Amino acid sequence: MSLTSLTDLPAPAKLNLFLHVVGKRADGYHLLESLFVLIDWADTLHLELRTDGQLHRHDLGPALPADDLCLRAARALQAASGTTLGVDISIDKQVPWGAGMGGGSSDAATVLLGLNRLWGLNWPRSRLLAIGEKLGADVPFFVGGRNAYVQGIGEILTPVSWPRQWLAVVKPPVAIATKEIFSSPLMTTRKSDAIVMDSVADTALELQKLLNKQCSEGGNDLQAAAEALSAEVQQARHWLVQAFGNGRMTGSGSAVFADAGTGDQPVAALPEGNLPAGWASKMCRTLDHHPLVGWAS
Ligand SMILES: C[C@](O)(CO)[C@H](O)COP(=O)(O)OP(=O)(O)OC[C@H]1O[C@@H](n2ccc(N)nc2=O)[C@H](O)[C@@H]1O
Ligand SMILES: Nc1ncnc2c1ncn2[C@@H]1O[C@H](COP(=O)(O)OP(=O)(O)OP(=O)(O)O)[C@@H](O)[C@H]1O
Repeated sequence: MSLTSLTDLPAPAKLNLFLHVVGKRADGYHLLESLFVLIDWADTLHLELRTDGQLHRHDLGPALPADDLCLRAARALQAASGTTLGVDISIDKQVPWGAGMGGGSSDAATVLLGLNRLWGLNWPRSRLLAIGEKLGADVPFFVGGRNAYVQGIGEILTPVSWPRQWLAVVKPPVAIATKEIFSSPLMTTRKSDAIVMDSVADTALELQKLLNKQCSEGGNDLQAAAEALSAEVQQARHWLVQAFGNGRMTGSGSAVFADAGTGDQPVAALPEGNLPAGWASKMCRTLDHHPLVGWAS
């Protein structure tokens, strides 16, 4: 029997445990090296099949831009597959945007994975990745579904198994446009050296050690530019440093996070009552993998 709906599909956010800018492509996009981890702060999507070919979105929470990444993902898959089917997408937006948490990119990936099933396409993951790459730099990571060491502009993914970790996340009430940060003169002065792997025969364990080192020493090469633009980002990071002894920005901001340990409980609680009104925060945990990781081969 064919499917007519898929409900409660998760679209989890990501954090960049470190982020280095290591170069620039001819088209102006910046080359990165970063450790991306999935966290348990997620949007929820519901997909309802339409037989008239139309694509619609319904916002169950805060209103999204009219032509958002969910609709763009659905349109791209519809065009590439030639299907005559459509969909009603309902979205409960929980992940803050303009945060560097990849919320919109994750929504797009969940739409691709869900429609691949709802429309009976059964495409392999590689074909979905090719579509995801055109939608945004972070979409391939979410389609891949595994915590990963990420290179290029986001399309070169090396899956890593990352230990379960508590991460305290704070998002000040300022949305930062990725483009603005990448074009800041402060960013270009922060070019990092590339991580050097001895040979292609390097084991997963060696990669893990290198990544651990970058996480403990490294930072985010976009942070200075974001803090120059927004005093709130700096304020949020200082607040985390006071509470947890560390704090760092994710992506191009404005969210910041602190390592809160790997035990059964976080090393400290988020003193949320101390945050100004309008600030969002959550004690998150890394996911072992995306809940929909098995949805494409
Ligand atoms: C910085 C990260 O958050 C790390 O996860 C992402 O790479 C950002 O990804 P994103 O928000 O999906 O970005 P996109 O929507 O693809 O790009 C927005 C704009 O940011 C700039 N941009 C983005 C990514 C990148 N690696 N280099 C860039 O220079 C480009 O001017 C681009 O036009
Ligand atoms: N489904 C969506 N959810 C959130 N934002 C969206 C969506 N579709 C389009 N956008 C637009 O994209 C912008 C960035 O959203 P998104 O959450 O992907 O980026 P981000 O938080 O900056 O994360 P990153 O930079 O890591 O990709 C928003 O300001 C919004 O206007």
